[in-house]
Amino acid sequence: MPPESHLPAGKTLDEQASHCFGCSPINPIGLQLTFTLTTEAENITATATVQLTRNHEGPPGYLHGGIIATLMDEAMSKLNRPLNLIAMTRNLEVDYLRPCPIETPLTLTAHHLHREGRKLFHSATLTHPDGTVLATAKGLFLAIDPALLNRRQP
Ligand SMILES: CCCCCCCC(=O)SCCNC(=O)CCNC(=O)[C@H](O)C(C)(C)COP(=O)(O)OP(=O)(O)OC[C@H]1O[C@@H](n2cnc3c(N)ncnc32)[C@H](O)[C@@H]1OP(=O)(O)O
Repeated sequence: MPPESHLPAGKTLDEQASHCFGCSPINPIGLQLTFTLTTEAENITATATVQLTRNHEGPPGYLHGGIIATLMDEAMSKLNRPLNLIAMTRNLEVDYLRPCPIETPLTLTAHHLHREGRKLFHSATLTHPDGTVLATAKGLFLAIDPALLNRRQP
């Protein structure tokens, strides 16, 4: 993460992102995901346990595909901070391998793959407790100037 002095006046990054649908603890209709980060040099990983409800249902008993894409996007976005970058999703590709059950503790994991200048390439998986990989994703994130993020706020 850049030093807070690099951020727009008066607001930390966490304050700016305080209503993120994926991870804000105070957004009452958000997913309120909490991640554990591993930030060793060659192994930048974000992991969360995700147990969602009928509020997030698509097919009966299973998660909506858009919610699954959100989970993947959110997990991969968490890798940008340990890379000391503010970055936005430019491209997201999801492979829906098996239906993802609601009311089941699924494991959401994202890995940083490699970087080419501003381009950050990440991957993610959503896994059933029995070990079955339910969905995989690839993401391209582009590092941006933090001031750009601020300009987009109302
Ligand atoms: C607090 C932090 C925020 C947390 C966010 C959580 C994750 C999110 O959900 S973000 C929300 C969803 N994402 C967005 O709204 C982003 C909308 N998009 C944008 O604003 C812009 O496209 C932005 C800022 C990402 C990039 O814009 P810009 O800098 O003009 O990119 P651009 O110059 O077109 O492309 C940059 C490079 O990426 C390359 N590129 C673009 N798309 C692809 C692709 N699909 N595959 C490979 N390369 C690509 C381009 O070729 C270019 O390469 P090079 O620099 O070598 O020529």
